[in-house]
Amino acid sequence: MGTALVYDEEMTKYKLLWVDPACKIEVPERLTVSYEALVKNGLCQRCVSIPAREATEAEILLVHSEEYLEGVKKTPYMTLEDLKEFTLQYGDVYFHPNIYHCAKLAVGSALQLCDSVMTGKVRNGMALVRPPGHHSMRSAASGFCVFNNVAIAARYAKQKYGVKRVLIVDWDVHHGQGVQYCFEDDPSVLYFSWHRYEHQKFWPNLRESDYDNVGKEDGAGFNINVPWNKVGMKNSDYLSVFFHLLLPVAYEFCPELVLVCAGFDSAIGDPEGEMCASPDIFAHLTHLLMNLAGGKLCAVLEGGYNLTSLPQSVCQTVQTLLGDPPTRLSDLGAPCESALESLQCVRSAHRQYWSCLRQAAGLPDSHVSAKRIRSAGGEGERTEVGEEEKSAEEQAWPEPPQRVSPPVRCALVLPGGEAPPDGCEQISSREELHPLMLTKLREHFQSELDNCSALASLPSLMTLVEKMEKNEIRNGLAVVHSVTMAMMCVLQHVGDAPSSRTLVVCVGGGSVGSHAREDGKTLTVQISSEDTEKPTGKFYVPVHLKKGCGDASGFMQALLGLLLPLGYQYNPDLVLLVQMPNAGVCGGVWQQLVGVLQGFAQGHVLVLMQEGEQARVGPTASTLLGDPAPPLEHPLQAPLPEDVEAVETLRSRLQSDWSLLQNTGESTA
Ligand SMILES: NCCCNCCCCCC(O)(O)C(F)(F)F
Ligand SMILES: [Zn+2]
Repeated sequence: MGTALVYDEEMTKYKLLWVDPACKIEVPERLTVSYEALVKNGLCQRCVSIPAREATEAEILLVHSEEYLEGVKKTPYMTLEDLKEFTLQYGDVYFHPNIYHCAKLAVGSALQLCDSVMTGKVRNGMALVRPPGHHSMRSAASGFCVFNNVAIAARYAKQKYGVKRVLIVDWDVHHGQGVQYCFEDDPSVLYFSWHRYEHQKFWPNLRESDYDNVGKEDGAGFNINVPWNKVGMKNSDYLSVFFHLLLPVAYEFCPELVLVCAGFDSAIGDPEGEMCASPDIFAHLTHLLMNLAGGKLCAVLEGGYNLTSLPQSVCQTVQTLLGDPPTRLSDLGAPCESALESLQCVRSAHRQYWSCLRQAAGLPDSHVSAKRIRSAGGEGERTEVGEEEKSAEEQAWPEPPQRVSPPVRCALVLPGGEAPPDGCEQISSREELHPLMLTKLREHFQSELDNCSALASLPSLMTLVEKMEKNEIRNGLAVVHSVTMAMMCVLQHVGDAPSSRTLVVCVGGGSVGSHAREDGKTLTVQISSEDTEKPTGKFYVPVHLKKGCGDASGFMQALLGLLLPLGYQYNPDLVLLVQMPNAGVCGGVWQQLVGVLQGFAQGHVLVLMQEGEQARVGPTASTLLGDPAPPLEHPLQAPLPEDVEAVETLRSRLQSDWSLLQNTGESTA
C-alpha cells in the first residue's frame, strides 16, 4: 500500500493584503516551495495523488459553531476595510476574499487523506495545506488558522469510521490550543503537543499550555503538554520526549488512527521556533509513529516559516512515509537541563493516568514541585559569555544527506529447499567458509562443528552480510542451525572493519557474553527472563524481565525507555537482531521490535533465527519489507513493578555512559 499526497495550488491563492508584522511570515510560498521540493526529489511521483475537495458545512460544524461559520462565510464578499474590521476580533490571523475557499479546501484535504487511509486505499499520507488549523477554536480564528483541520478530521474519523481512539501528535512549535479545547474532556482523543513556552512568555501566552493541563473530567490524562522553556532545543531533546513520554503513552493508548499536526517551525532556522533540531529529525519522529495504529498515519501541514528548512523537513517526512530508511543521526548528546525538567514535570503530572509512567521507587513527587517553583523564578541558564546570539535566519545546517534505498529491500537465507516469502530475495552460496573463520568457530563450537549441517547456511549468511555492507540489500533474515554460531560469524566478519559499530539485540536467554567486546565495536542488549552471569558493562546491557519477552508491556518499557535511547546514541552501522532459542517472545512485540529497529543504521537490520522457528519467518519478512507491525493488544497491561524497577535501575546506572537515557533533571542533592 502506498502513501497519499493531497495538494491543490488553489490553497496558495490568498495572502496578507495589509501591513501586520505578526502575520507577514505566513506566505503562499510556504506551500509552493514544499510541493516543488517533493517534485524535485522525485517524491511527489512516488505518492498516490489524492485531490483536495471543499469541506461541507456539516463537516466544519463538527468542530465550529454556526455563528462563527456564518461570519467566515461572509468574508469573500467583504471590502478590504470590512476584512480588516472582521480580522480585528481575532488574534494573529488575517482574512482575504479567497481564504474561506482555501480554508474549506484545507479541511477537505485532511478529510480526503483520512478517507484514503481509513478505506485502505493507502497506508499513510500527507496533506500540504494552508491556512493551518491547530489554533482555531469553536468560534474563533487564531494564529493564521481559520478552521481546525486536524480536529475536524479526528471527529470525522470517529463519526464515519467508528474509530475508537485517535492519537494527535502536534510537533509544531506552537501550542495547538484549539485542538486542546476541542478534546480536553474526551478520552477517545489523546492530544500531545510540545511547544515553545518560556514560562508563558511565548505566544499564545496561555497558562493552560503548561504541563499541568492534563485534560478535564473524563479526558483527564488525555491531554499532554510539553512546554519548552528555552529555545535552541535539539534532536536529543525531541527524541528524549518521544522515548520517555510520548511513545510509552501512545503504545498504552493503542490508537486506531494517528493524526499529526505536522508543523515544521520546530526545525532549525525557523524565526518562530528558534530551535536547533535538524530537518532529518522528522524522518525519525515519523518512523517512530509509523508502527502505531497498524501504520494508519495522516500528517497535515501546520506551521513552518523558513523557506529552506520547511521543504527539507516536508521531504524528510514524506520520504519516511514512503518507507525509505531514515538517515543516521550523529552525535546525539544529552537532553538539555531545561528539557529534562519539562519532561520530568510532564511525567509526574501524568503518572497517575498512565501505568507506563509508574514511578519506580525513588524520588518523591515533591522533589519535582520544589524544582519547578525555583526554576519558574530562577534566572535562565546563562549562555557562555561572549557567545553571540545568532538569529534564526543566520543559522546554518547541512542539507540532509541523500536517502538511497538499496535495490533489494529484504533477502533471506533459509534451510535447503524452502521458498522465500513474496517480495524477498533468497541468498544461497556454495563458497566455503574462510579458513580463519573456521578456526575461530572451532575455538568456541567444537562439538557442534562435527554436525556438518551446522555450517551449511553460514557461507550464504556471509554473502548476505557482504551485500548489506555494499548497500545492495537493505535488510535480511537468516534461519540457521545455531544462532550463537551465526552471531559469532557475523561479528567476526564485521569486526574486522576498522570503525564498525554493530548493535546486537538478543531476545531470549542464553550466553552471548562471549563475543560482547568492550572495545565499542558492538553494543549488546539482551532482553530475557534469565539472570545472565556476565556483569552489565557500557557495551553489554542484560535486561532482566520477570516474564522475559512474554510480557508485552514490560518488553515495550525496555524497548522504548532503554533500547531506543541506547541505539540512537550508539548510532550503529548494522543492527543484528537475534532470536535466541525458545525466547518465547510474543508475535506482536517481536514485529514492533523489527519495525522500530529499522530506524537505525539506514535500515540495515539482520535478523537471525534458529531452525524450528520457521513460523516466525513470514511475519518477520513482511515487517522487514516495510509492512507496519500489527497493533499490540489493547489495553496493554501495566508493566510489572519488578520490570519497572529493572529498567529504572539499568537506566540510572547507564545514564552516565549513555546520556540519552536521562529523563529527569539533575536531582537536587
Ligand atoms: N513573530 C510573529 C508573532 C506570530 N504569532 C502567531 C504565531 C502563529 C503560529 C501559527 C502556527 O505555526 O502554529 C500554525 F501552525 F498554526 F501555522
Ligand atoms: Zn507553529
